[in-house]
Amino acid sequence: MILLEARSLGVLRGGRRVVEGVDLRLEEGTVTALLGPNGGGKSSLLLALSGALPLSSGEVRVEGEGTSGWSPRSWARRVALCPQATVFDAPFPVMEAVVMGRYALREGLSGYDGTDRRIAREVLGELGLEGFEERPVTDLSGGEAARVALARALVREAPVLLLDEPTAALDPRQTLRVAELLRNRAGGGWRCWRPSTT
Ligand SMILES: Nc1ncnc2c1ncn2[C@@H]1O[C@H](COP(=O)(O)OP(=O)(O)OP(=O)(O)O)[C@@H](O)[C@H]1O
Repeated sequence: MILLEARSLGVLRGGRRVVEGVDLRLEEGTVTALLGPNGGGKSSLLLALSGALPLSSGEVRVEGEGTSGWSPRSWARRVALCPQATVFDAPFPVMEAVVMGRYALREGLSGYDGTDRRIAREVLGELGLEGFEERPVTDLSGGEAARVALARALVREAPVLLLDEPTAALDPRQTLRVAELLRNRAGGGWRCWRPSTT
């Protein structure tokens, strides 16, 4: 099944066309790597594929459905993005920062419940962050903060997970841990995709 499809996608930033004519299909059960040079438009493409940047042309379909007019909540329920080099600037405890990843799944004004916190604890454990729950996110190392940002995307349990350089700040052991975790979650193989426009 095709989870996410982009057709003739274009994105403008600062009035400049930084993504142009991109066609892309992400299949269920696969991890796809996106390669390209610095400034080639990879982050811009991921932002557009998660609804965070407007398209200047083309369309994005998720699970076969057109996304035009989707609310932020609709996007968040279907596509979870872990942005590049997330910097935390408010001293929330790690548990709160991670559980916030499930905000879009809440109904009405309900708060986070035991299930949200159990899922957050499980993901923190998978990322080797047991015992970090009460630590302020502003007091973490770069690699620890990167894993907290990844945890926040993972707890969303969205069908599509978009990760922008999720292991750039990680040591080799943690990099392997994350690679293994992603492969297990997808339950399938790796693909490498290089857009023809970069
Ligand atoms: N907020 C912005 N306003 C204007 N231009 C931007 C903005 N962010 C990025 N750009 C420009 O858009 C182009 C693509 O940037 P983008 O961050 O998508 O590239 P990238 O492939 O992710 O790069 P890197 O590998 O260095 O992370 C670059 O030329 C960049 O200077």
